[in-house]
Amino acid sequence: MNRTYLGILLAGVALATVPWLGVPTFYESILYLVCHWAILALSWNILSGYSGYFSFGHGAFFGIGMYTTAVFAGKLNWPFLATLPLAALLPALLALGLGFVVFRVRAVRGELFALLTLAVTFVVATIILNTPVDGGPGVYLNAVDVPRIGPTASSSIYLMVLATAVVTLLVSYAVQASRLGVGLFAIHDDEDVAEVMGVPTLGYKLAAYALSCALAGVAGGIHALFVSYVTAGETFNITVPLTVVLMSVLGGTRHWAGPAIGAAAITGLLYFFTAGDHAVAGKAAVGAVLVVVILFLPDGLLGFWLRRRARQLAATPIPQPPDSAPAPAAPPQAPAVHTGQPLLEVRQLSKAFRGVQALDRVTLQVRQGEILGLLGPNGSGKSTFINVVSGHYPLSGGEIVFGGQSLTGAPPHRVARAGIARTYQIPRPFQHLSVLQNVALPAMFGGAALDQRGAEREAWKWLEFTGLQARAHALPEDLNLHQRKFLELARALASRPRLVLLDEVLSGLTPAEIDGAIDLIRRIQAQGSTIVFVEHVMRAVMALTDRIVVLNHGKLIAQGLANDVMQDSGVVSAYLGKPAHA
Ligand SMILES: Nc1ncnc2c1ncn2[C@@H]1O[C@H](COP(=O)(O)OP(=O)(O)OP(=O)(O)O)[C@@H](O)[C@H]1O
Repeated sequence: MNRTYLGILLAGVALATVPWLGVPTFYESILYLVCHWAILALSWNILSGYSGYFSFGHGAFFGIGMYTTAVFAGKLNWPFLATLPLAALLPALLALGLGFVVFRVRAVRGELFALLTLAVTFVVATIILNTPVDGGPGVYLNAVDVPRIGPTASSSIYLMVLATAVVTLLVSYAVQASRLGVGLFAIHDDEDVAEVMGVPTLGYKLAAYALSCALAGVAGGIHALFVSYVTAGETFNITVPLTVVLMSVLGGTRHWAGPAIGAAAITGLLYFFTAGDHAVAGKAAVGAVLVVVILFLPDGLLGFWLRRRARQLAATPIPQPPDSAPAPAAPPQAPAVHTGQPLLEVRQLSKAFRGVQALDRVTLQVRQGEILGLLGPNGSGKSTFINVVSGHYPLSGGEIVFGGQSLTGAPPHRVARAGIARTYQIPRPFQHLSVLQNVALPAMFGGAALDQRGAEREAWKWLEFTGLQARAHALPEDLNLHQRKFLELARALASRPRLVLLDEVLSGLTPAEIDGAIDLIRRIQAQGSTIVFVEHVMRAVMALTDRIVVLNHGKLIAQGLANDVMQDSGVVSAYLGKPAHA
């Protein structure tokens, strides 16, 4: 069994002995609160910390869990344990419904999402307060039988919350270590790029949200029994989301255990001061600690430690990649095939932005194994072409057929899965992921669809291919422009695409770097890839391309063999100024 799972379970078993140790119940209450807040903070972190969708609505889901148990156990006399699955299910269903609407709207990210979730809390509170669910006086649970798990009723409640905290920690770790976690961290850094690299972002966000809210609901159900009297005012106040956010930030949102550490630290501190009758001083102390952490450790306690470890790793010499045979000189793909068969066909492709026709009924083919140059003056629609074909922008009209399969209107992650990869004109690496992780991600989610270990092995090969292996553990911010451009290439290639869309990979490079890049692109073609090459550097275009297509004002104005197109009078007047030669 994985050592982390084992460690969590053993810690849980050790803490489960507390009721039999004869310690004062005072300690049991502290431990109850630590576990309670740890569940809330850890569950919040699964969506908000990992994916960056900061929610201020966690209290709503916790409250729904509380009221589910309060109503079913307190009013309808269900056995307490039977209410817990419902206390998980109802918040999860609300999260799925809400997320299904909200997560599809690109504009609702960042602070708008935070505000919207806060508003949900008030809506839920108003409904509960003004319907028979509560109706105003609150709900009592005094008569509810506490399941006899421990020696006393309070220890039984403690054992239930402890078990839930252990499960939440296990889930938090499992999510971080899984594909879901990798995808969520990519969403955190750049959701659009994550989707283009094959991460099914909507599904992942929904899964994280539902999981997060279900766990909060269970915490609510147990807490209803703990407090034994539930009121809307106490349940839905802003303290819950604020405390949860602060605990997570203090512990570190990028580590599966961070929020639990934050919960233990803040609960312990508050209890310490409350026990000494200095509750206000306790709150001030917590505030002071948070100010210090935000100023000096903005990534939280465990985030600080993670960053230090990453820096140390980046500074150590690179060993042979784990479990991999010596990396081959050329990557393992099919040999070059110039069959001349169309691999990508776009017909009447159009894209309109407000007031701008960026692509105007463009029809062209990209043939298997070729390098097709896509040229045109600034603003002629080249990047838009790449954005539309990769699914980054929805098209306004026309058809896209790839390998005989229609990709018209397909979401970007499906386009990636089908075998199309792209680079960005301005590199868009995932800033918090190492170079190695940046390259492994498309190997997992793109056309290659490898498992995590396989993706890492694949990433090492492409890092060697692009000469970046010595920077494998560096963060993208530590790379120069040339290296960032090659990182874009490595990411595109790691998904083993059938078609690579290169968007001005040479811009900003020195002449020597351009020569290196030309050589690299030749090698990419030589091992079987088909390439669409958008570029303004004419010597590279003439050295590399088999055929050329020229756009102007979104319209295709010429296509054919490179030398012929370069002599075309329309191309000369619209783009070149004078004829170009090979
Ligand atoms: N997201 C957008 N919103 C509005 N207009 C856009 C958007 N993206 C591109 N455009 C417009 O579409 C047209 C084509 O832009 P595009 O970036 O595709 O040109 P390009 O040929 O790639 O130019 P360059 O060589 O400068 O990169 C331009 O008029 C541009 O302003």
